[in-house]
Amino acid sequence: MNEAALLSVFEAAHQLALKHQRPVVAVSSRPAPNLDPLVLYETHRQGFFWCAHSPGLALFGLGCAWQIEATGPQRLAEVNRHWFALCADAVIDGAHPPLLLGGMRFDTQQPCAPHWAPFADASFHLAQWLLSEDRDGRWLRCQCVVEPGSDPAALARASVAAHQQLFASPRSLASHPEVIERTALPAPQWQAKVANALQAIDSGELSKVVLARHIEYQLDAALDSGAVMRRLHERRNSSHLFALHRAGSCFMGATPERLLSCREGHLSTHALAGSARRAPTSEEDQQVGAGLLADPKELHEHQLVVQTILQGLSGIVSDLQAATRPELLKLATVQHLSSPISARLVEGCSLLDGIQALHPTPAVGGLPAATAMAFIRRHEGFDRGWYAAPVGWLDARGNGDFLVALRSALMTPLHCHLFAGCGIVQGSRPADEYEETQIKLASMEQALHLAPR
Ligand SMILES: C=C(O[C@@H]1C=C(C(=O)O)C=C[C@H]1O)C(=O)O
Repeated sequence: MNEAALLSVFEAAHQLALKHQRPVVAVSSRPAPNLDPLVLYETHRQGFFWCAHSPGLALFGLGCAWQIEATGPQRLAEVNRHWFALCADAVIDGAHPPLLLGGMRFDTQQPCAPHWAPFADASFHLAQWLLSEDRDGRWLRCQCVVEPGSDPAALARASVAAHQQLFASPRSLASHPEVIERTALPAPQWQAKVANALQAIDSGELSKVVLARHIEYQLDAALDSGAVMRRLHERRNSSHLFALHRAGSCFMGATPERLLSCREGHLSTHALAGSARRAPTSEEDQQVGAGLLADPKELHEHQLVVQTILQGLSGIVSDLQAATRPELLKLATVQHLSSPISARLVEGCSLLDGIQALHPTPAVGGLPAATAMAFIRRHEGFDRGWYAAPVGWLDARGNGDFLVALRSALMTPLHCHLFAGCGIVQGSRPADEYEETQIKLASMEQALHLAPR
């Protein structure tokens, strides 16, 4: 990247910042055919990594040029306001607009556990350097926020210095960590929680609630998040990958679930609920899949999610369409029922309005939503943090993509936390639900290479 070219973009942004007396985003993009987002993430093990399909996009973001954090249940509206105010006069050199990356807590009313402390209610970063790879190739963006009091020349110098960092060689990590201790609620106690949920369902208080498990590993050394991501990438099947770093901790996952994506006002999502194992032979696997497609309990659980997504979006979209019957989404260890849904955003509404309307869907919360959230808070017994919450990106044109952060792990320097849950409806059997969480945990456990001593 050429310092003089960056300087002219930053100076143009500075003029606007002075004129309007507010911060202005500047972005400059160049082709970068020789850079690979996954290789850069493996090298740096920092920032933000993303690899989603349909539409296919990989991202790697390093450095933070601007941070937007917000708290409380209206956090998304606040992020939306802040982001579009910042982008109102954006100076864009090249074809790529500024792009914001981040995520949020599942439930702002649940007290925050110490290991989740670096992960705010909502936290988004404008990466200083952002590499993207899609069907238009690989592009490197330099993103910066210029304030009325900024010195554009100093900003250009700092950006070029940070650019050198992108090409730094990998830091070596200690050999493979060993597990000192594994802590998890024993199966009978977790199954008692499911029985409790079934009672609440029988009494008519709830029609569905998603209960999750939390497994904590204490380690003798830090995990190499780059190597874990490489392994997730090798076996990703139909999953989307993400990793976000905050203050020495990393939240990463390989999730099958997209919450909502927006391209030029066109929204796409899917209802994902109803699960079965993968079988070892293709014949048996087809039978398991056919059984899932015909199972009344699984179809009921699935239909509740379809209906709730349609209702949630109805106030902010037109042309709302859902598949008439679910299809199978096959992952490495588990298969799900999935129903694609599409719509058009109405004028004046944004992707984050859609996220606000949908989260938490009954695929991760329950029904009625508020009662299910209260049930989870009271009975689940741990802080979900960012697990099962939206993570994703949003650009200055209103395009973006958010996933539901499932099949995920939080890695702190000497601990690793894993999460997996399943929907409880009438007819659910506690032992089967426990088994379902085991197969959902398996892909992350395999990628982490965590074996007890
Ligand atoms: C809650 C999780 O998964 C969700 C629950 C599912 C179910 O109950 O069948 C299926 C997919 C996800 O919507 C998880 O993976 O932790």
